[in-house]
Amino acid sequence: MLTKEIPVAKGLPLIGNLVFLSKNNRKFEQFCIENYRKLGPLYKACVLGKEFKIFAGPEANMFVTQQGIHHLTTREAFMVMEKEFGENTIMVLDGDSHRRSRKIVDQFLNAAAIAQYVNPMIQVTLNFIKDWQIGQRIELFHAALPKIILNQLSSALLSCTLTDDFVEDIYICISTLLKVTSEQKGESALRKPTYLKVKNRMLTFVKQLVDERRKTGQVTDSPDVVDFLLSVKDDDGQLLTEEEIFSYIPIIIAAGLDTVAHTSAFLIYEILKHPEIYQQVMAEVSAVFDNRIPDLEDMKNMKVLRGAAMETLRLHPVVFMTQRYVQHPFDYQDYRVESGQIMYFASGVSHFLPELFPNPYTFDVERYAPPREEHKQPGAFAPFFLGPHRCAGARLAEIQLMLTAATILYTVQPQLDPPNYTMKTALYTEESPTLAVKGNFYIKTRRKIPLSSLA
Ligand code: HEM
Repeated sequence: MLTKEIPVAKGLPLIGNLVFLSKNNRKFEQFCIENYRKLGPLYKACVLGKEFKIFAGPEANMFVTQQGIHHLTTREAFMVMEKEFGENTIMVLDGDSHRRSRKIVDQFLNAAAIAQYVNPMIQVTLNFIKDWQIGQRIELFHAALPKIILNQLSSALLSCTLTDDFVEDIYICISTLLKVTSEQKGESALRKPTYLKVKNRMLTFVKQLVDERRKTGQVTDSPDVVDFLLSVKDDDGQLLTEEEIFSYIPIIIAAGLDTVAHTSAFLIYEILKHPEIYQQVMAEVSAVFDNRIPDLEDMKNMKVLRGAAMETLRLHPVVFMTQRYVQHPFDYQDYRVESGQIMYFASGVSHFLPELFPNPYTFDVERYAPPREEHKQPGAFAPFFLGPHRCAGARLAEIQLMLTAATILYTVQPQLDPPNYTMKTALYTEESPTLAVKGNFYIKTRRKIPLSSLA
């Protein structure tokens, strides 16, 4: 018989576990990890009288993978996205319509497609680096990387260049949507002139891009995502509707921008902070770059860099928690979880458990290679979440992280500036949708490989 009450995390009178919503620090992650230890995978937090149910650790990750599809939905959890960007947005689809949408997305995010993106993405990165001078201080986190990643995505997937002010537009748009979704902001944020202006600019850009392409037809040697969306037919032989085409383009840019840009900054920081790993990565990267621009196979063979990227995704999960709607009730251990409520899945908790990742706060790039393969333990590694909505761009993201770090490290051999810099990170800052650096993150360039030698 399921009689047990779901335990409640200890908190202060009235404010309860206000840390749950606290900004500008990572106490929130610590809160989730500590309560997982004390109370088990399923517990409640309480903030100003409002209750939040949290499901954490490998148990929660396994539940999402194995049973989520029978009990959980995203539509009600991300209702705001649906209201703002339409009912075809992949994140709010469930069941058959979601499977259909994933089939479409997977065609431009599969391994063959990614192989085509590697060279243009490296070229975009080199194009940014070409203006950097030897000895120059470069702010990577806020200034350089978001622009580089935005243009990697727009250039390789959409064959267009976006102006730098799009970075700010997209950050405002996603931050507002995520904060309204997680109730950190009220729905009135969606009626603020700044938000409405950036949303309209994004939608206008998408419409112009698609209209223009209808007129010109394919503009590159091989079809890009826009060409694909204009020509793909579903199982019934139907072309996509205008609304469906429009729904895919913003999500590619929005889902891939801050996530990849921020994780790339964490990756470069971790490599520069660990001299022995830096030496190994440089040896691996130089072995290819000294001769040619790497392709997908070359990137996959960079084992130390790959280990560093995985370790960065584990230690700095930009999406530590997400939410789902309980559509059908379920039993977990001695507890019953009723339908009709939102649940928070703290998928990143497992990354910090020593029983899964020994010395969890140590940056250890060898965890992922045989025989250890710690990430393969059930429910252990979830930077891209799990289940049917697991990040559709995960494969691309891993390659983007590697190629961005490899190109910057090889070309300008940077050092941290100041050399003893220690990065501090914060969740839920005003301007950032995901885990962000507090203050600035500078590197200083130490050399410059002539771009002609990389042609
Ligand atoms: C380090 C980089 C990235 C991280 C950590 C990341 C993380 C995530 C996570 C956690 C989700 C699931 C959210 C949820 O269901 O609540 C997600 C979904 C998604 N991501 Fe990523 N992402 C990254 C990069 C990318 C890139 C580069 C793209 C595409 C260009 C992308 C496209 C998507 C899409 C389309 C979804 C929705 C999938 C669905 O609902 O079926 N992501 N991502």
